[in-house]
Formats: sequence, C-alpha cells, structure tokens
Amino acid sequence: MIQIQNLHFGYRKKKIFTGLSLKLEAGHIYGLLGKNGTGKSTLLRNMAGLLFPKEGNVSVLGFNPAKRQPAFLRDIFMVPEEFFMPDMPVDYLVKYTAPFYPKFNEEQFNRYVTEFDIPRSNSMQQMSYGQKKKVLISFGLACNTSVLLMDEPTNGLDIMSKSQFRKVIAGCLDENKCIVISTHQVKDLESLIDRVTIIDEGRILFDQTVDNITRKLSFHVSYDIDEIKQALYREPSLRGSAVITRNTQGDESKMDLELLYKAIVLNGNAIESVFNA
Ligand SMILES: Nc1ncnc2c1ncn2[C@@H]1O[C@H](COP(=O)(O)OP(=O)(O)OP(=O)(O)O)[C@@H](O)[C@H]1O
Repeated sequence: MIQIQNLHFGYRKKKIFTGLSLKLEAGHIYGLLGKNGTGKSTLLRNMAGLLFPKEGNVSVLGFNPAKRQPAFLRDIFMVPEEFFMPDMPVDYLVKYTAPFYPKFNEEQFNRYVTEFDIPRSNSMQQMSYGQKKKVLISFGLACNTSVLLMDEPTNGLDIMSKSQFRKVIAGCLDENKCIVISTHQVKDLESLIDRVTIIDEGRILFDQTVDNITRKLSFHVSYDIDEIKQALYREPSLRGSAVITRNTQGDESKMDLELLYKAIVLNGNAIESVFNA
C-alpha cells in the first residue's frame, strides 16, 4: 500500500534521509516513533506528497504522491501536527470540504463530533486548539480514505478525548486501510497500534508487529537478581525492576511501548539479536 525505496531527502544542506526503505501494508495501524527532529513529520509529508524525495521512490496506493493526482488526493488524509482551520462553522467545513472525499460519511462524522463533545455551533475561531484538533480528526476519519496519516494526533487532547480517540481509531480500521500515527505519547497508543516502526538518523531502526514483539519478548516486573542482571533491558520501578527478557516460556505479556523504545535506543543490538535469531 505504501512503499518507500531508497528515500533520500534533505532540507537545503541538511540531510534527513539517506536511503530509507519501508513497506506499509493495509489492515494495520503503524506507530511511528523516534526522537525529536529525526524526521517523522518529514516522512509523513513525503508520503502525502507535500514534500518531494531528492532520490528514491515513494509509492502510495500505486501513485507517486509528488504528482498529487486527484485520484490519489481523494484517497489519502493527513492530520498534521500544526494545522490551519478556516474560520467557519463545522457544518460549512463539511459542506465545502467533504465533496473532495467521495467516501466521506456524514453520519459517521456527526457521531464522532458528538462522541468527542465538540461544540458544533461554534465557529472554528471560537474553539480551543484541542477542539479544533478533534474536528480535524473526526473529519479525517469520516473521509474513510485508504491511507490516514496522523502526526501527534493526541497532543492537546484531554484525558477523556484520548480514550475516545483510541476507541474510534480501533473501530474504523479495516483490511483495506492503512493508518500511520507518529507520536511521542506512547501510552496513548500502546494498546492501539499493531506494528511499531522506529526511525533514527535517517534509517529504520526497528520495524516489527506487536504480535511478533510479544512472542519474542517478555515485559514484566522482576525481583530476581539474576534475571534482572541478564535482562535485555531493565529499569528500577516502584517495586522490583521493570525488565524486558527473551520470551522463552511462551508468556503472554502486555507490551510496554515506552520500555521497548528505551531498550531499542539504549541497547538496540541486544533487542535486534532476538529478532534476527
Ligand atoms: N521546513 C524546514 N526547513 C528546514 N529544516 C526543517 C524543516 N522542517 C523540519 N526541518 C528539520 O528537519 C528535521 C526533521 O524534522 P521533523 O519535523 O520531520 O522531525 P520529527 O521527527 O517529526 O520531530 P518532532 O518529534 O520534534 O516532531 C529537524 O532537524 C528539523 O529541524
């Protein structure tokens, strides 16, 4: 669905990607992680056709995004981290923008607006940042595009809205859709994503399904000094130590995405050896 081969991209002299390759399939929610300034937003913009590769190929839904063909634009939606909303009531936004998206479902949009508790009668200018963001997220979801890219979607959302967000995203995925979410709010997404992709210094550092991660790794609290010493990653927790170990017993543990991220950044070789074994 999204295929990136040997992507080279930079801003003027600043190189961001020097040969990045990545394949994203339909039917998955990808969590795109990486430290500040590593290029997550830049990657999403290359997928959306808002930035153009210097070298290499980006193919999304069989299109070259850089060409921005109408058939491509009507089947992809991006919720950027920073956005502008025209000062008009929600109904006008729908009236003037939804026709660009043939699969837009107004009933679905109205449901999200209600679930997110958006003050519908207000114009955009009268809404807070979080309320505007919820309008944009609701709109993007209701467009039912095959590709949905979201850059830090839970930033600015209150606690109830974050859990609402997880609920609606989980409910809208189907086998024809690919959702990519870039975030630092790992706790917001932990239970939602089914594939973890980490980029670092212009390359893919880690790319595994959550199923594979929990099959190969065990996340738990340990009091056993030997186990803690031999863990792939450990850090003190309120009781004992939070550890990641090889899953040799076929345990079913819940992935701790924050712990996994730290383990990959700080002890990547050990984690990699588990997946390459
Ligand atoms: N328009 C621009 N012109 C020049 N440099 C830019 C521009 N946009 C981003 N950059 C630089 O490119 C790098 C990647 O930026 P990008 O926003 O893609 O990172 P990110 O991983 O999304 O970061 P964050 O997690 O902080 O949102 C950064 O070093 C940034 O300073």
